[in-house]
Order: sequence, then C-alpha cells, then structure tokens
Amino acid sequence: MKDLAYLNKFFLKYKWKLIPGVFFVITSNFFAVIPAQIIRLALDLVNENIALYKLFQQFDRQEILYKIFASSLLFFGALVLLLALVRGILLFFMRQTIILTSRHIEYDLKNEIYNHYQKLNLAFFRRNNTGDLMNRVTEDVSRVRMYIGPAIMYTINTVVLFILVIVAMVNVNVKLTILSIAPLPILALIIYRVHNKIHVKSEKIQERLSTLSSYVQESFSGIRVIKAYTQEKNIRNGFANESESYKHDSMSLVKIQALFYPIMLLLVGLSTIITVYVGGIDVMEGKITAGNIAEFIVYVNQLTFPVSSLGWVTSLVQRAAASQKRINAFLKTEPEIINYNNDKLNLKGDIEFNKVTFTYPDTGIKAIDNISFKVKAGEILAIIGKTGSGKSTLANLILRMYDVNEGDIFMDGKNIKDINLYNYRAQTGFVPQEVFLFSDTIANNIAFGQDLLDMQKVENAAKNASVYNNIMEFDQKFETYIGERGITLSGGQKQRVSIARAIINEPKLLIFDDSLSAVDTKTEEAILKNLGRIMDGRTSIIIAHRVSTIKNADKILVLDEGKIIEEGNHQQLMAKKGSYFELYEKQLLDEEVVNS
Ligand SMILES: Nc1ncnc2c1ncn2[C@@H]1O[C@H](COP(=O)(O)OP(=O)(O)OP(=O)(O)O)[C@@H](O)[C@H]1O
Repeated sequence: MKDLAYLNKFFLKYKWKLIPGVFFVITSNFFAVIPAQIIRLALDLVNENIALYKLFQQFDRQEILYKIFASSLLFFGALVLLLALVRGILLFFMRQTIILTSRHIEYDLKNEIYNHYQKLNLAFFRRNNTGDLMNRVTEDVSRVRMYIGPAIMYTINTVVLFILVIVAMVNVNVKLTILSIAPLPILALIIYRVHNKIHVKSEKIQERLSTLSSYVQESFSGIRVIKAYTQEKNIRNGFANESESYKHDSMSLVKIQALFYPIMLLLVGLSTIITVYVGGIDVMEGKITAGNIAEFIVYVNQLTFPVSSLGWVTSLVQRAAASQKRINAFLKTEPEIINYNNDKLNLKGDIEFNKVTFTYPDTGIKAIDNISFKVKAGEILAIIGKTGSGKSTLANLILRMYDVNEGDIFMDGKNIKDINLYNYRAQTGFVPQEVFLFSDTIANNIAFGQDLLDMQKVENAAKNASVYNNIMEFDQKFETYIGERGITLSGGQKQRVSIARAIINEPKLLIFDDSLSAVDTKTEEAILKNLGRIMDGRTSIIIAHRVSTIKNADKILVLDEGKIIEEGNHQQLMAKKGSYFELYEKQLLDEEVVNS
C-alpha cells in the first residue's frame, strides 16, 4: 500500500476536482436511502387505507376516500421517481469528477514514465525488454487508474451508503438489521475470492494471447524462411497448439465467471428471505409495520452492489499497489549518463582517447582495452577490424552512450563527461550499423533531427547521400511512406536515407558505423566524394569492413579484441605488411575472383 502513496501528489494537484466528487458521492447516497422510507410510508398508507376503504363500503364517501388514497399513492410514486432522478444527476457529476480525475492522473503518470524513459541511457534499454517497458506505460498505469477512479469512488460510496443504511435500519429494528445483513460479509468474501481467481486466470490468458500474437507476428516476419524450408505445416500445428492452450484457459475463466452472478443472487435472496421471514413474525407481533419489511428489502438490495464491490475494490487496490511498485522501481532508476554542464558548446571536433578501457556492464565483455589515439578537427579517422573487435563500441563511447571504466575521452581538450551532452550530440551526425527508419514519409525520416522540415535541405542531403534519384522514382517521391504502412526500401536505399538524415545538419562530427556495407563500390565512391565536400574542416569517423572505403582516411586504426594493433595512414600500413596489408590483399583477391 505504501507504494500507492506516490500518487498522493496527484491527488493534491487535482484536489479541486476530487473534493466536489466526494461531495457528490455523499449526497447521492442520501437520495438512495430516502426512497426506501417513502416506500415504507406508501405501503403503510395502503395498509391503513384498505381497512378504512372497506369500512366505508356502500357509502358515497368511499369514492372520495379512494380518490384521496390514489392521489397520495401517485404523489409517493412521483416523489420516488424525482429522488431517483436527482440521484442520477448526482451520480453523473460523481463520475464526471472522480473518473475524469483518474483519467487526468493516468495521463500525467504515463507522461512522467515516458519522460523518464527518455532520460535513461542505452544500457537501461538493453537490460529491460521492450514488452516490460511498454507494460509500465500501458497495463500498469491502467491498473493504477482503476485504483484512483473506481476503487476510491466505490470505497467512499460503500462507506457512506453503509453508514446511512445501517443507521436507518437500526432505527427500525436492531435484530432484523443484524439478521438481514448477516449474509453480506460472506458475499463480500466470496466475491473477493472469485475476483482474485478471475484475475489470476485473466493474467494467464493475457500471457497466452501475447505468446500467440508473438508467434503469429514472427511467422509473418519470417514467412520467406518458412516457405523456403517448407515448414508451413509445422508452423500451422504450432499455431493450433498455442490456440488450444488459449482456448483451454479461456474456458476455465468462463466457468468461474459463470459462478459470479448466481452466488451473488443466492446470497441477496437469502437476505431477502430472512428479512421477510423474521420481519413477518415481527409484523404479526406488532413490533414493526409491513411497510418496514418493504423498506428493509430496498435497503438490502441497495447494499448488495456496494458489498460486492468491496471484494472487487480490494483486489483492484492490491493489483494497483503491485503495478505502482513496478512503476516506482522504474521511476527510481537514475540515468547513469548524467549531463552536468548546460553551457553552450561549439564543437570543433578534436578527439583524444587516453588509455580507455570499457567493459559492458551486463555481459562483462571487455570490448575496449587500453586504447589511446588522437584525431584533429577536420581529419578522417577510419576504424577497421574483425567482427566483434570493438568498432561499434568505440563509436558508442564517442557518442557517450556509455561512460568509460578507465581512462578518459577528450573532446576539444575537455573531458567528454564535462561537456554539454545534448549540445554535443546535436552537433554530431551518426549513422548506426543497424539502420532504423520510422514508419513515416521519407522526408520526415531525413529531417528527423531538425526542428522544421526544410525541403531544400532534405533534397540536398538526399543528393549527397546518392539516394535522390531512387526517391524521385517513387510515385509520391519524398512523401512516400516507409515502414509497416508503406513501401519497403532495399537495404542499400535504407542505408542511404539514414546517411542523408545524419548529414542534413552538416554536423561537426560524423560517425559512420559500417554504413556503406550495403551499397556498391561506385555509389560508395560518390557518397565519400560528397562527404569529403560536406565534411571539409569537420571530423569524420568511418567504421568499415572494406579497405576501399577507408583508403583515403587521414588515420586508420586496426582493432583486434578491443586493442589497436596497427595505426597509420593507408601507405604507412601497407608498408608495414601486417594485418592491414593482409586484409587489403585478401579483399583485392576476392574482388578479382568476383570480376573474373
Ligand atoms: N550492448 C552490448 N552489451 C554487451 N556486450 C556487447 C554489446 N554490444 C557489443 N557487445 C560485445 O562487445 C564486443 C565488441 O562488439 P562490437 O559491436 O563493438 O564489435 P564490432 O567490431 O563493431 O563488430 P561488427 O563488425 O560485427 O559490427 C563483442 O564481443 C560483443 O559481443
């Protein structure tokens, strides 16, 4: 429960919506109790008047008596209707205030969690799976909303109605009160148990549904592999098995749900029977009137819903507390990469690595091992090496996606930890190894890092990334939708759109992580030529597998197992006749074989 205390700040924020809500809950209950008393009066009136009516048999007055009696009954009926109407209006305002507030708080909480996610660094997203991250913002927040809205509303409602009804009942007859409400605690307990069971089963069904959806999604994504390996039948059987488990769990939920109403009706019926039986004896003994029995039956029926909601509310609160606990754990996670400096930064592009070592915190893999090098502003640094040698990690460290364990990285002579991180990243262009494009138009994808869409800039960037002609071939040109709802770009086209996105701002520092692997050598040459022009006087870091890509770099680092094993420009490294030379010779040979 203490986890839910986190929400108090929201209650305070929306107090002027909640306080009227509580007022409406309380007043609406008065209008729930008064009709029962009017029904008692009406019934007693019927009882007395029937005797009187019979007394005046054969007299003219009987007709007048009948009229008075009928109009009084009509009056009581109209009064009950009017009270129900007023109660309805109050209930409407109750929901308009309390449930509306719960929606406001849900919105605030979702935004708070989402904003917090944006502050957290890459390592956090690698540690937690996407499903979990999504659940915090969707499922968990919804459960918390059920506590803020329905749970609180029904709790206040139940307490107020209970007090009013019990006071009214005790005023009539204490013994009858105790006996008629005796089955209700059992009702609350059973409903609580049934709700918990329903909850456990619903959770299981939800899990089954997720598994089923993932299965279907994966089989659609991998349809080419499935068809190529003629695995359609196996996949179909797998789907049938998953569906069977889902059906089985759903059936068992339906069985429990089917018990819910009969149990409720049984216990309410029991209360009514007790009221009629015990009340009937009291009427015969003259302790209470017949109208009191009718009044009691109305009370008992009025208590049914709040009592059953008590069980429901208890399980709602428990679930909300569990969800809020998970949300709090996320909100308490502090970003590991912290920006201490808000001074404006004008990046030049001098980079220095000084004895840098980095080990991935989750896997314990030492990806960078005691690396030192310098790049002057305006130079092109190339990084080459076997797969897994630490090239992408180096790019991540330059972008300060992770902080180093040992050593220091300097940007323009300042430690990277001490410069304005957001300013720094804004002046950096990065093309990641795994291209990611949003489900949006090509123009918006290219202009992603910009505040405003400047089509001139977008087109220029596309030209410099050698993708302009491809885009112009599409019917809708730059307005072409890509991603799930749109067309599928080829690997090379995606890479070039991603390059256009990185160069559109003419960054001071540009990092290409194996970003030319899917384009042919001719296109690669054209892009590099354009880059040479755009990046003149700015620093570029090019990670590549092909020697042809990096031949013209000012400095080349050859990495192996996180260490620099060779360093120099193309000529120097060729003269060394070491790993770089071997790689070059091998790639040259491969090219000749392909061309012959
Ligand atoms: N997010 C991560 N968490 C844990 N370990 C990682 C992570 N990313 C990379 N590694 C590990 O760090 C090492 C270096 O990986 P890195 O991606 O830097 O290599 P690379 O040289 O870029 O390889 P490639 O050329 O195949 O892209 C590898 O052993 C890899 O398994």
